[in-house]
Amino acid sequence: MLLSVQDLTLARGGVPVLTGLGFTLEAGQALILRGPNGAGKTTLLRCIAGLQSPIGGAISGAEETIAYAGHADGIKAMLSVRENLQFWAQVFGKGDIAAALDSYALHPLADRLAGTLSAGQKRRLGLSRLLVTGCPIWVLDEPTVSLDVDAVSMFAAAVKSHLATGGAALIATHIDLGLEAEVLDITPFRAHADHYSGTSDEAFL
Ligand SMILES: Nc1ncnc2c1ncn2[C@@H]1O[C@H](COP(=O)(O)OP(=O)(O)OP(=O)(O)O)[C@@H](O)[C@H]1O
Repeated sequence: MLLSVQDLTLARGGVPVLTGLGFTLEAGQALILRGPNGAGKTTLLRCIAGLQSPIGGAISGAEETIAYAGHADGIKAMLSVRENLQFWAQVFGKGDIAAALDSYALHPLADRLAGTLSAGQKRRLGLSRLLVTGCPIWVLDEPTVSLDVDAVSMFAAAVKSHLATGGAALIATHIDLGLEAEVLDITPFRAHADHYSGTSDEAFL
């Protein structure tokens, strides 16, 4: 088992969002998170990525094993596409960025400043980052936003290849990615918010 989540209770901005949530993630497994807008998918993924703490329950296996791609692309505008990947490869101690460029058809854009890319191209670069981390668990929040049909296929292929080599993925998405994946609907775990503090307790909104 790569990741285990037990009896988790989460809040956002002081408001309870989810309670009693548990699941496991095995090597080779993709788990798709579903739930309506505001259900708490992003809150859960942020928690697993270590950006905020749960108010109850336990997460184990997440420490150094997670690569997180949230709503922001996480790219550096003043570096080229190649330099962005080289930067992340160095951070994670990996050398080879060719496979990442290949997977998202980024070779023709390799020398472009990332800040000059289109939204979908930026998203492709942001997702290609996952491939140079070497992290076994990918935690992805709406990864296909801005992607065209071909790019969604590139993403699905990258996930399949990651799973085939013993990785795992936890993905919040509203679309069908064509993956053989289990679905976890978090709706039954919604907490009843009976108070609102009116303030946010987060360092990073
Ligand atoms: N920074 C914040 N401060 C206070 N409340 C927040 C904050 N961000 C989100 N919330 C609230 O927390 C709840 C869960 O939001 P979250 O973003 O986790 O939902 P989601 O399932 O990812 O939604 P979506 O499908 O719209 O992306 C919502 O009620 C939302 O309004």
